[in-house]
Amino acid sequence: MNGTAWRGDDVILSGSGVTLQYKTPNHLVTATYKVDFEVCQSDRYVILGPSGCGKSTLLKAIGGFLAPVEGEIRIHNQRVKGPGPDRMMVFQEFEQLMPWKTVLNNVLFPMIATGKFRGRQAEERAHAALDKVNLTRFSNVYPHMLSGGMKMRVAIARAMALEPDVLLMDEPFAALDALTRRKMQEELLSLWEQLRFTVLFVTHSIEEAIIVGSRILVLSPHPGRVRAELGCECFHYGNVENPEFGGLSKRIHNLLFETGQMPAEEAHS
Ligand SMILES: Nc1ncnc2c1ncn2[C@@H]1O[C@H](COP(=O)(O)OP(=O)(O)OP(=O)(O)O)[C@@H](O)[C@H]1O
Repeated sequence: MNGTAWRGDDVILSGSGVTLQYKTPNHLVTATYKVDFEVCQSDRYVILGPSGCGKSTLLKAIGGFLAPVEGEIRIHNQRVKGPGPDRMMVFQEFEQLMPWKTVLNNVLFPMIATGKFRGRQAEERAHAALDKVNLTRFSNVYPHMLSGGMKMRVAIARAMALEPDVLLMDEPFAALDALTRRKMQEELLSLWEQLRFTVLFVTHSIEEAIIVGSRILVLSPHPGRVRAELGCECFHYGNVENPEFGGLSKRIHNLLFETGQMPAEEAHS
């Protein structure tokens, strides 16, 4: 794969030759085609590509909700066969938070529902997770009383309390206005500075990918194939105006939209 070095033991999640398809009564839709990726501990790994290139489908497969028709996905070298608490999904606008439950009960819920932690141990973990995201004072309030950034922190605390190996975020900021989106990106990055979790982040915004990511997997238009994997650790809001930022952005733009040969796999019956 373009730009990807083999990184040995450090890799916690990987995909090799991952082809994903949907079968509908009349169509066979190839969403991704032979995609390779390697995610290491504490990566902020971004999957970037235009609408319809299969980003969400790839995340679903990593989550274990869809099996590849070709290739495989591995976590800690074990083949992914279904969903598990080692991969926690954080949804768009944090809609997994239940409005009728307090912040504390929202964080407790997946621990109890999965049976991974119970009783006093679950409560201690929930309090510790809320403390890590600086929300202890808000344990007993309801989600509607929180700002967007605070909701994100609850959603992350909720996922982190289960000690997942990877957080999966599918365009979490896509529906937000530009200013709020920027605040949320900064909040996510400052939380990452503190906790160093491993996150897989899907977006179709080049700027967001460069700012949020440490590495970017660039996918072609439908069906998604790997165009490149690029490092972008040194970029942040402080250097958006720098020529290097503009240069990387232009390079990614060219990679996304250059014409390449697409597979003839797409079958229509
Ligand atoms: N349930 C489904 N049944 C059939 N085809 C589907 C289904 N879900 C997605 N697809 C198709 O698979 C392809 C990839 O879709 P996917 O949602 O993964 O793309 P995406 O890159 O996440 O797009 P967006 O950025 O618009 O969310 C598209 O052609 C889409 O129409």
